[in-house]
Amino acid sequence: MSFRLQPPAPARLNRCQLFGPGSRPAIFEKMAGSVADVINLDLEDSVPPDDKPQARQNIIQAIGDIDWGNKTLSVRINGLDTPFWYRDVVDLLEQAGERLDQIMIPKVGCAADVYAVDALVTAVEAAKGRAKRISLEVIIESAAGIAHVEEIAASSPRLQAMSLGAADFAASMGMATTGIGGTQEDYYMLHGGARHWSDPWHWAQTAIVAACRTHGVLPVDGPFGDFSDDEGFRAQARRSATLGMVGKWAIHPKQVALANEVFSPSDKAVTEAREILAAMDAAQKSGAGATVYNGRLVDIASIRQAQVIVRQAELISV
Ligand SMILES: CCC(=O)SCCNC(=O)CCNC(=O)[C@H](O)C(C)(C)COP(=O)(O)OP(=O)(O)OC[C@H]1O[C@@H](n2cnc3c(N)ncnc32)[C@H](O)[C@@H]1OP(=O)(O)O
Ligand SMILES: O=CC(=O)O
Ligand SMILES: [Mg+2]
Repeated sequence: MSFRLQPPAPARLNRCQLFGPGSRPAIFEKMAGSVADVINLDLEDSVPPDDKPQARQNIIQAIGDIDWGNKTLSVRINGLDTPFWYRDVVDLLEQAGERLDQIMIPKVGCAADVYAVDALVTAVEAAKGRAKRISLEVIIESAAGIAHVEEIAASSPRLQAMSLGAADFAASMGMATTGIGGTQEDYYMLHGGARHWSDPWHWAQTAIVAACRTHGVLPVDGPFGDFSDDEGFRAQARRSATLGMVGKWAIHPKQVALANEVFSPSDKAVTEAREILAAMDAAQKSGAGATVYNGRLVDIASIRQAQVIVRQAELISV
C-alpha cells in the first residue's frame, strides 16, 4: 500500500439506483415501494424543458409526502450547460424537506463543475439552516468527464458516488451506436472465422473504478436501455461487478431485482470468503503468511479480497 492509504467508500448499499421522471408523479409511490437501494427522481433528460418547473414542484412535494423508507433519496438536476440547474438546486434546498439525501450532477466534465454545485449547495444549506448535509453523486458521460475522471473523483468531500452514463457517453465520444450499454453489434474480433464480441465500456468502467477507489467514492454502472433483455442486463451487470462496481441503474422496475441479484454476493461466495478468512487466521496463528484452501494458494491479499465480500454481505444483513 502507498503511504497514502486508500479511503473507504461510504458504507451503504448502492446495488440498484431506480430512476423515474420528475414529470411522472404517478410512479413515485411505486418507486418508494421498490427494493432499490437508491431512488433517483429525474429533472434532467427524461423531463422535457416545458415540464421542468412542474417536475421540480412534484419532486419537492413528494420528498416530504412519501415514505421513502431507508433508501438513499437522490434528485438528478440539469447539467451546468443549461439554464435550469441553479434553480433546481435552489428550489430543492430551499423548499424540500430534510428527507432529501443527495443531488446527482449529470455530464460533469471537470472538478470545477462539482465545485460550483458544492458552493451553491453550501450557501443555501447555511442560509436555510438545513441540518442534514446533502451528498453529491456525478455521472461520467462525456469525453471531458472520462478525461478528467480522477480530478472529478477528488473534487468534493460531499461526493459519494460516480456512475457511467453509457447513452450520453456514446454520443459525446462519437461512438457509432444507438444502444445504451451492453454488447454492441459491431464491436467484435474475428478469430478462425468466428465473431467474438468485446466490451466497449470496459476501459471507461475501469478508469471510473480506479478513480473512485483512489478517492473513496462508490463506482456505479449506469443504464441498460433494453429492459426487455434480462440476460443482457445480467451480463452487463456481472461484468461491472467483476470490475469493482457496486451497483447499476434501473430504468424500469423489472431491472431492480436483476441488479440486486448480481450485486449481492451469493451464499456460496460468502461462505467461501468466510472460510478463506478462517484458513488465513489459522495460518497466521501458526506463523505462516500463506496456506492452501481447496487446492489453491491463499495469502494475506486473499484476506483483503474476502473482506470485500464479507463487508458487502454484512451491509445487506443489517
Ligand atoms: C438513458 C439515459 C438516462 O438518462 S436514463 C435515466 C432517465 N430515464 C428515466 O428516468 C426513465 C425511467 N423509466 C420510465 O420512465 C419508464 O419505466 C418507461 C421506460 C418510459 C416505461 O414506462 P411504462 O411504459 O409505463 O412501463 P410499463 O408499462 O412496463 O410499467 C409497468 C409498471 O411499472 C410502473 N413503472 C414504470 N416505470 C417505472 C419506474 N421508473 N419506477 C417505478 N415504477 C415504474 C408503471 O407505472 C406500471 O405500473 P402498473 O403495473 O400500471 O401499476
Ligand atoms: O444519463 C445517463 C446516460 O446514459 O446518458
Ligand atoms: Mg445522460
